[in-house]
Amino acid sequence: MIPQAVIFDLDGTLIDSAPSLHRAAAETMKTLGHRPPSRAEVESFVGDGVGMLVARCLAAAGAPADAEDAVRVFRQIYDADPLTGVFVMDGAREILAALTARGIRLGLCTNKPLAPTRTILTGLALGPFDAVVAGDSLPQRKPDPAPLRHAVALLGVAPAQAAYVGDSHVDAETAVAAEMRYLHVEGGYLSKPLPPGTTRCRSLSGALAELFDD
Ligand SMILES: O=C(O)COP(=O)(O)O
Ligand SMILES: [Mg+2]
Repeated sequence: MIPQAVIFDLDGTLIDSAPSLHRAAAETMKTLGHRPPSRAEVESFVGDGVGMLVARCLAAAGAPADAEDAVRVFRQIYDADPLTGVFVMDGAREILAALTARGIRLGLCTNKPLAPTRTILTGLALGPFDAVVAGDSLPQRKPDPAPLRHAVALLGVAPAQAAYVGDSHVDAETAVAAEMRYLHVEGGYLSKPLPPGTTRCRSLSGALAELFDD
């Protein structure tokens, strides 16, 4: 069944933001006098929101876990320039355009906070999205199903008529909990195994073919 709405994850799915997140995380840790993380470490720490990214950087450096203060420093650095070092993933513009041309509504459900999300969407001219739910839009964030359910509700469709496209186990678990179809695009920031039975796509164009293959 071709869905009436498709909701996308952001980091690792529509954009490669690892260079920008790595830059901000490394600068944060240096500011606080701790070992900066490697790029590979940062990629494996992305997906659960800024708080977890910073907490994982502190833990990896063996630093005392005053995540609250470190998150403040990170947000100051990151929010000042979330765009440098961000690249649109291959096929991202094409899948968004193809879905829009078919009259399919577009949503975004990310654990990244709303302010940098908006800067990135505007700066890269990605979208327009009919609904954007970010990491600080609700008290819950992924893998809690609430943000994805909220996105579907904003789009005015039933979960059974929508699909979620993501790059991590967090996205897969969120979709399972929200009882929504999930397409996993390989090549993002996956750091844990996926739930059994997950539909995997090699690329965003593979995801598009899967969506239209009814
Ligand atoms: O901010 C994060 O941890 C990841 O964001 P995402 O949900 O767009 O992958
Ligand atoms: Mg992601």
